[in-house]
This record gives sequence, structure tokens and C-alpha cells, in this order.
Amino acid sequence: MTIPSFVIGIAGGTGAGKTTVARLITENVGDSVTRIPVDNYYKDLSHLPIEERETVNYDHPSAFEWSLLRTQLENLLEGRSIEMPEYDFTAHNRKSDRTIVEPTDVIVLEGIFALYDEKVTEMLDLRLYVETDADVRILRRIQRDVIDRGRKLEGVMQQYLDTVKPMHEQFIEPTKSHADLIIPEGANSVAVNLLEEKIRTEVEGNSSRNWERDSIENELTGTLEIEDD
Ligand SMILES: Nc1ncnc2c1ncn2[C@@H]1O[C@H](COP(=O)(O)OP(=O)(O)O)[C@@H](O)[C@H]1O
Ligand SMILES: Nc1ccn([C@@H]2O[C@H](COP(=O)(O)O)[C@@H](O)[C@H]2O)c(=O)n1
Repeated sequence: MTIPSFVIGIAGGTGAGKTTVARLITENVGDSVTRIPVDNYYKDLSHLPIEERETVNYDHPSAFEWSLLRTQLENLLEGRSIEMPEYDFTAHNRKSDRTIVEPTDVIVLEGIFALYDEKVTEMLDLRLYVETDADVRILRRIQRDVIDRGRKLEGVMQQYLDTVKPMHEQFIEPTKSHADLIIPEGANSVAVNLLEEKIRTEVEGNSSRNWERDSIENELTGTLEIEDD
């Protein structure tokens, strides 16, 4: 059983480069890392027809099922596996399938609201905010939404002006103040290299959470290790 030793939250606006940063800083820890996209915790809207789901404000905190995210994160931190929901951006809804996620040494929680909820934020060992100019972000978003998410250009532009931009300013940007580190221009190589090194050190056993991990493991196995020195 693994009790995670290092939990990282990566927040930032849409298209800021959160996923890219998450991938790059954990590239060298192999199977010891699990990525949890906050997007997977969008509420299940199966009770609404697609036309109504298309009009939901997905950049408001109320669009997420926070209680489920808190519980599942807590479970992972206590060494239990979870059934993580999956999200379908084309259907604007949660998928019927869930993914079994086992706890690993490093957990990366990533999404526009990764630093929003107080209880979730308390569970993080390192809080990062990826900051990228709004013009760069919207250009990336247009490309992604049209190509990968089957959206129409007019719709993407309208959604940006109606909800994405104002919600970013009201709710997402202020979470920067909860960050330990602000990463300018996304995956810049200096920040990536420093964070990569930090994560490697934590995985190798220098984190304070390892003390917690050892004591939980001992409690569970009923053993007590006495150090010689
Ligand atoms: N530093 C960067 N330089 C150039 N392109 C980038 C950089 N970071 C991310 N991208 C590209 O921008 C797009 C959005 O990045 P992504 O990491 O998915 O953002 P987010 O997860 O914040 O929405 C992707 O196509 C990605 O390849
Ligand atoms: N049905 C949905 C759900 C979410 N979105 C948008 O996704 C954005 C967050 O994802 P990033 O990878 O860009 O961080 C968010 O801004 C939502 O507007 C959507 O368009 N449709």
C-alpha cells in the first residue's frame, strides 16, 4: 500500500499550460505519479438535455462536485484507491465509466479551480499557479476547442466573453494568492527544472509527509520500528 508523499496542486486560467507543466515536472518519476484533473469532478448533468448542458457556466465553482473531490483526495492520501469519474467535453457531461486510481507517491491535482476549495487546498503540499497572458490562452483555447472538442468558433468566442473571462477574473485569478509559487509563461525551463528536482527529492524520501506515511503504515500493519541511533 502506498501513502502519497507529495501532493501538488496546479491552478491557472484555461490554456495557461497547467497540463503541460504537470506532465513535464513529473516526467522522471515514472509510475510514482497520478494526475487528477479537477475537470473530472464537473457535476453529473445527465438529468439535463444536451441543449441545456451547452448553456451551463462551466467556469463557476458551483459547476463542480466538491464533496466528491474532497472525499476522493482524502482516500488517496490515506492509501485507498478511488473510482475517479471521467468527463466528456463533447457531451458536456460525466461519462458513465469510472477509472480505478491507486494511490502513488506523487499526486498532481490540476485544473482551473485546483486552488479554490479551502479543504482541498489544505491537503496540498505544494501549490502552483501557472500564469500566462490572456491573449495567448484564448488563442490556445480556440485551437483546442475547435479541433479537439468539436466546438464552433463563434460558440467558443461567445463562451469566452460570457463566462470564461469574467469567471477567470472573479474566481480563478484570485486563487493565485493561495499559491506557494507562481510560474510565469507556463512551462518555462527554469521553473520546470527546479520543480522536477524538488519532486525527485520528495519521492526519494525527504518529505515531512513521509513521517505521517510511516506512522499510518505502522498502525495498519501493527508494527513499530525502533531506530538504532
Ligand atoms: N510553454 C508553452 N509553449 C508553447 N505551447 C504551450 C506551452 N504550454 C502549453 N502549450 C500548449 O498550449 C496548449 C494548452 O496547454 P495545456 O497544458 O493543455 O493548458 P491547460 O491545461 O492550462 O488548459 C497545448 O496545446 C499545449 O501544447
Ligand atoms: N462542458 C464543458 C466543461 C468545461 N469547459 C471548459 O473547460 C475549461 C477548463 O479546462 P482547461 O483545460 O482549459 O483548464 C473551462 O474554462 C470551461 O469553460 C467547457 O468548455 N465545456
